[in-house]
Amino acid sequence: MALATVAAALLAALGGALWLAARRFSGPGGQRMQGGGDRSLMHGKTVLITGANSGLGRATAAELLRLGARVIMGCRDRARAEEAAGQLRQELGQAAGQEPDATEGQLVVKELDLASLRSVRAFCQELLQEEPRLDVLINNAGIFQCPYMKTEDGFEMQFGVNHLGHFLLTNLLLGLLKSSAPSRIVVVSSKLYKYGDINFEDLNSEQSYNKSFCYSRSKLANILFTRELARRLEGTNVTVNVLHPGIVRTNLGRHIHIPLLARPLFNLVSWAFFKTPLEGAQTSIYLASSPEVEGVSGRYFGDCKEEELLPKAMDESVARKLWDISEVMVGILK
Ligand SMILES: NC(=O)c1ccc[n+]([C@@H]2O[C@H](COP(=O)([O-])OP(=O)(O)OC[C@H]3O[C@@H](n4cnc5c(N)ncnc54)[C@H](O)[C@@H]3O)[C@@H](O)[C@H]2O)c1
Repeated sequence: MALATVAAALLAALGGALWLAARRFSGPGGQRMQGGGDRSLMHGKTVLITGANSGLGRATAAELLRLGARVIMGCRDRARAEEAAGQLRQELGQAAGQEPDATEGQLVVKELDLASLRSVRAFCQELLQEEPRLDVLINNAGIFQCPYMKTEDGFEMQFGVNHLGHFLLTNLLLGLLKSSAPSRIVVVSSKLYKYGDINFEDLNSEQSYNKSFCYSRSKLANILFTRELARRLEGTNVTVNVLHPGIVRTNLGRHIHIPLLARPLFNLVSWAFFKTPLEGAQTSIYLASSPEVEGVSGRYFGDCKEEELLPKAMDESVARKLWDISEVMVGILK
């Protein structure tokens, strides 16, 4: 009897694993932007990607390089970024049948810590001195559900990195983006924005801290920022759109504790159901490069298609107020 139960359990587990494997290999995994892609689509274009050394940012960089773009990786950790850049050059060189050195100038690493306004300013100053043009800015870097921490300037970490750091970065690079127009800004948000609110009375979460709420709030801020910026950029030929990538197998969950015994199950589930970084990066790549979205601005996308937003993400008065307060917080109030 006991033997029969064990055998049944094993059979069920095996069946489950096979079903998951079948799903993984035939599953949707997110719409691919292109099969093969036009290798000259991004030729002559310079793209800046924040957090380009891992996960979605790295996959986005790899694909845009393949499409001919020159990519600047804005990364917090220079050593990790150089390591990722070395691998990307290797992959690019192999794909083009060249030595990695031949692709040296196509990929540039620059230090950028979005948790430090000083670092963002220094990064932009150097970039503005060195780069004659910027065709695409991809605000991709992010931090997810970390314990309560503050940035160098005293902001709650998730709001500080995901929203304020990118807010300052974008504002300081707007002149270059305008002079390079037609140009594009792509903002990576998350569907979890739905669970956030912009609580203006406690943006630094000093009264209470809930890591899930603060992540969602920062991702709602990304959307409100995009919509307000699109309004301000009307008539400039600079577009800005925001996206959610789906659930993707990356390092984003580094602050989430999964009990040791539950890890194999988590790994199996994520392997079966989560997108790969390349699948997850498709909407970023699409918004950065596709002729289909030329001139489209202020919209929200998932799986390379426009999606509807909840009313709270379209509230113009909240978006304006957030913009005004963000200007004061990062010190660019004119
Ligand atoms: N993975 C998912 O399921 C998922 C879902 C929805 C949204 N997103 C969003 O996608 C984006 C990319 O995340 P990912 O999943 O590739 O995770 P990831 O952790 O692999 O990549 C995040 C990148 O951001 C960088 N970063 C973090 N703090 C930084 C700082 N202070 N300064 C500069 N760079 C910093 C990291 O170094 C890393 O390169 C994030 O904005 C995230 O919120 C991811």
